[in-house]
Amino acid sequence: MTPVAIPLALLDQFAAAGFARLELGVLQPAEPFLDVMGEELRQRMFLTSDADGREMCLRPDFTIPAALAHIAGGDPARAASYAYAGPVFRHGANGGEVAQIGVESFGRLDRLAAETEVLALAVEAAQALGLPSPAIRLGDRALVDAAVGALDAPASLKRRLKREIAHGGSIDTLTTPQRAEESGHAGLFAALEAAGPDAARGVIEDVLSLAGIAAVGGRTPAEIAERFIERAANRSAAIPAAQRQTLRSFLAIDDAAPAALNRLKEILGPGPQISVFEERLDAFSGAGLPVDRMRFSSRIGQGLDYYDGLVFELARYDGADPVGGGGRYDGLLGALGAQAAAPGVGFALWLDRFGAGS
Ligand SMILES: N[C@@H](Cc1c[nH]c[nH+]1)C(=O)O
Repeated sequence: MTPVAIPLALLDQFAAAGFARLELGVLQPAEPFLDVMGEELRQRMFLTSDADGREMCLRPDFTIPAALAHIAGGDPARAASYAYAGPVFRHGANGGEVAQIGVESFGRLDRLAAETEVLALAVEAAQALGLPSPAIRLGDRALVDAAVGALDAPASLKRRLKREIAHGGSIDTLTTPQRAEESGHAGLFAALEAAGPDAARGVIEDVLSLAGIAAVGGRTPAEIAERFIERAANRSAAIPAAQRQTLRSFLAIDDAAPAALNRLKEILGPGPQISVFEERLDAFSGAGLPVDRMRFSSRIGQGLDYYDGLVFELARYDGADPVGGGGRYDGLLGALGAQAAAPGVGFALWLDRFGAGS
């Protein structure tokens, strides 16, 4: 593949907006990515090991190394903004190597203002790269959490539902009590359920170890055991039909942002997350962003587990593949081991998706 030139003028523009350039290594310890990116990207990582046997990877993303550099640089709760550009590596994407340019902003407690500035900067960057009026699609992981959180269901099922939604999967198999694929293994699941989580975990880990299995599809034996136990618990969980319908209606929202706000109010009723969403649209339009032309979709997720609030995508036109995206990740620094939590929001554009004819 032909390397894409880094648009240095754009990095200067980011620097002028307060986002200092960060140089990050291509080769990174794999563990933080395995921990917080989510399964979909985990399976697309280029993994290797160093001389001491430590698992390493070619960075599949800049957000995590930027967060680690921020943590290493001092009090994680301090406000700091960074910009970066260069290749990231994911199996299946353009031969495995794709150039990104992006920014991350950590520690800003004026959340709406930070989100607005980051989205505005993403739009300006797309314009500088040749898209005068990119289509903008919004989502909100906090709304998904609220919709799933309201269900009468075990916590493990809620976790799986959130994961499935974030990765664009179907919720039908999960919300239907007896999964077809599992009816053939009813005895095994009943035994695991009866044994209780600790004994079940021990048995599964022992079986895998006896079979000499250290990891399958990027999952460790402990994670595999966790999945089995969740499945056993979820087998008998029945979400009331009315709640299932509410979740379906919520997930079906894909509309112009102002109309979507009305649908959200109808379906989920008033709540803090809806207010945040409403205030966000006001802040966007106050900054001159074209809210009437933005779409909201409950299901936009980009396959990254660390997002926990606003998510957005930019595209050449409505319905086209995204040329970039970003979102809020208030839990990321904590998940990476920072002593203090701090909010964060950022975006990255895929440079190979801009340019003549693309
Ligand atoms: N790292 C994300 C983009 C992003 C940057 N900041 C927040 N999100 C990606 O590769 O898709």
